[in-house]
Amino acid sequence: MNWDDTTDEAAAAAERLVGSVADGEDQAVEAALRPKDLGEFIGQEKVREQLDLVLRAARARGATADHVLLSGAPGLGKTTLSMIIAAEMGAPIRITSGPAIQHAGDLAAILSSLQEGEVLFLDEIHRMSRPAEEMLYMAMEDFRVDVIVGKGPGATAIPLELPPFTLVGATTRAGLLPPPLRDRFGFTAHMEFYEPAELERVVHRSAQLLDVEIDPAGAAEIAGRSRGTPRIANRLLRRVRDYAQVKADGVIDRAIAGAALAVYEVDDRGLDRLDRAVLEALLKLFGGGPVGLSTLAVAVGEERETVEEVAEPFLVREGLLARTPRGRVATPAAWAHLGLTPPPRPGGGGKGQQDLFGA
Ligand SMILES: Nc1ncnc2c1ncn2[C@@H]1O[C@H](COP(=O)(O)OP(=O)(O)OP(=O)(O)O)[C@@H](O)[C@H]1O
Ligand SMILES: [Mg+2]
Repeated sequence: MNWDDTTDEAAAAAERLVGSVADGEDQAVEAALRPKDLGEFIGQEKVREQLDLVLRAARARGATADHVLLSGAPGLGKTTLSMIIAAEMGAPIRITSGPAIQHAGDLAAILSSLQEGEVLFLDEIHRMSRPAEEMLYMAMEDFRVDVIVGKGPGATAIPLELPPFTLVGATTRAGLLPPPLRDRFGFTAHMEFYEPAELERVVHRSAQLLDVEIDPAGAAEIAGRSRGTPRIANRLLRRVRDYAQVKADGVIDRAIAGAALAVYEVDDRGLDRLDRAVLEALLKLFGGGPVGLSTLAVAVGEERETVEEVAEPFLVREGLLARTPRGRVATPAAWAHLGLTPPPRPGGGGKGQQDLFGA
């Protein structure tokens, strides 16, 4: 997978209403919607409980908190949690990201300017360069870096002591981190997708901050279409608010939320036009599969990568589509979701797609 932000898939992902990556508008409003302390942070019970213990214990000892690794899909609250860690420790926070640190020298400059107890938030930590990563190992473990001065045979390493600090690393792909780096974190938090009831609370909270009136059924309607992701819930809320202002009296209820999201082609399960196009092609043109990815992509008029990286992950997670060695296959839930009837089981117990699911 290519994580370069300029790829077509990234562009396709960024312009979707149900995309999980932050767009410009998200960035502009997210600061205002971020919970400020652990008590305000909704859901992620286990992570909150564990992190609360780690931070309380460090505070009681008057020590700097252990390094924390946050892993989870985009929009689940990693950046938010890093800021909460700093706030709970009463410490300043410095924010940077893996792609911004290409040379070990860039990292040395940041590390050597940290204050004691400061939180260094390193977003997309899996995208750091190799030399920087190696410098980070020593900094995390011994609070020391070796700064190399000069080049070639005359180069010398000058050791530099660092004040104790807390590194908070964030990654969407914990599996991509080299084990020596992963092992140097005292605590790893795996962020899960949110339950609809939790997203309802996110929607209510954001509505209050944005001064929007919404009733419980309206919040449930938005939460159910938000793909387990607070960022998407907040984005859908803003679009529904627009609709409520223009077409109604500004108050959001179930009917308004449903009508607004129908305009934006986000269905009751959070699938958008592209997701549905992929499912529809799979069901209507290929009888539910198996069909190869390339064929499926041509049928929906999209790039192979767009189908694979933008549409499929959510369809797979929702149990609507399966990737099998013989190709993409629709599940019984996919037929049900689009209100279609699966073709009859082939006579003689052939290898029809229903057999894959024991239907
Ligand atoms: N637990 C939560 N409770 C309330 N709001 C939340 C929670 N988690 C995230 N949010 C909201 O979702 C938005 C996105 O969260 P955040 O920027 O922290 O995600 P992220 O995991 O850092 O995403 P990325 O991987 O794209 O950097 C924030 O503006 C915040 O308001
Ligand atoms: Mg973030």
